[in-house]
Amino acid sequence: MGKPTPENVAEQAARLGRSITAEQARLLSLYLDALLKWNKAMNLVAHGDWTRVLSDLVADSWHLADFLAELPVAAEPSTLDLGAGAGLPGIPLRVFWERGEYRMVEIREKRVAFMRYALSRLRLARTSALGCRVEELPEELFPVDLILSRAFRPWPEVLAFALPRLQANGLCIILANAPMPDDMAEAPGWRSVGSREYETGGKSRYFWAFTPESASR
Ligand SMILES: C[S@@+](CC[C@H](N)C(=O)[O-])C[C@H]1O[C@@H](n2cnc3c(N)ncnc32)[C@H](O)[C@@H]1O
Repeated sequence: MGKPTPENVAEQAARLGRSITAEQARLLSLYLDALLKWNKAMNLVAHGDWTRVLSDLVADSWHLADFLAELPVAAEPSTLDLGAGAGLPGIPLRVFWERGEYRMVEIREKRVAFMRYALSRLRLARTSALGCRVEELPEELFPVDLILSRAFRPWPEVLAFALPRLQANGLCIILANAPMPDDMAEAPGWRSVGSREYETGGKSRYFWAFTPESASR
């Protein structure tokens, strides 16, 4: 389907069942264009075909924006996106969900450079890329309201990392390829506040949302 022009992006999104605004199409077009160019020189995403990137990766972010809209998230949340790689889910997410201060954390310098380049083109409000290990984030950033993780580490490790770093009523959201397990023994200190199954790229995907057990109900 040609290049990821705003018109083509909007058309492809519509085929995936998502009606997007002209501004969202413009921003996603800039992101996809940058991603495909940089992907030739470095390994950012598996597909060189932008329509696959849209259906397999970017679509997660618009579904996530819908899921966040239904959750009890702070009005202006401070959010951390752990191991964001090429800015996923963060950069497309910010096209659909603009609340609060959003920080993507990534250890690999070239990926951080890509995110900063993409951010300089999209000019997304209150969105930044931090180049460090998640374990080395400055203390003053914590506690945060929201922690997101897609393909970063096994979920019990993500939750163990998040627990001491979240606000009392904060949320941790895992983007997963399987339904939330019934047995939460691997996640002591947490309770589920909901999950969502959705379909994209012909596959079922899931969001799992957790809050610290001590949070008020
Ligand atoms: C499999 S990729 C997933 C990237 C992105 N979240 C996505 O869904 O496409 C995991 C990313 O985490 C980064 N990473 C691994 N360990 C890290 C750490 N301790 N701190 C920050 N980033 C880390 C890797 O460099 C890699 O870019």
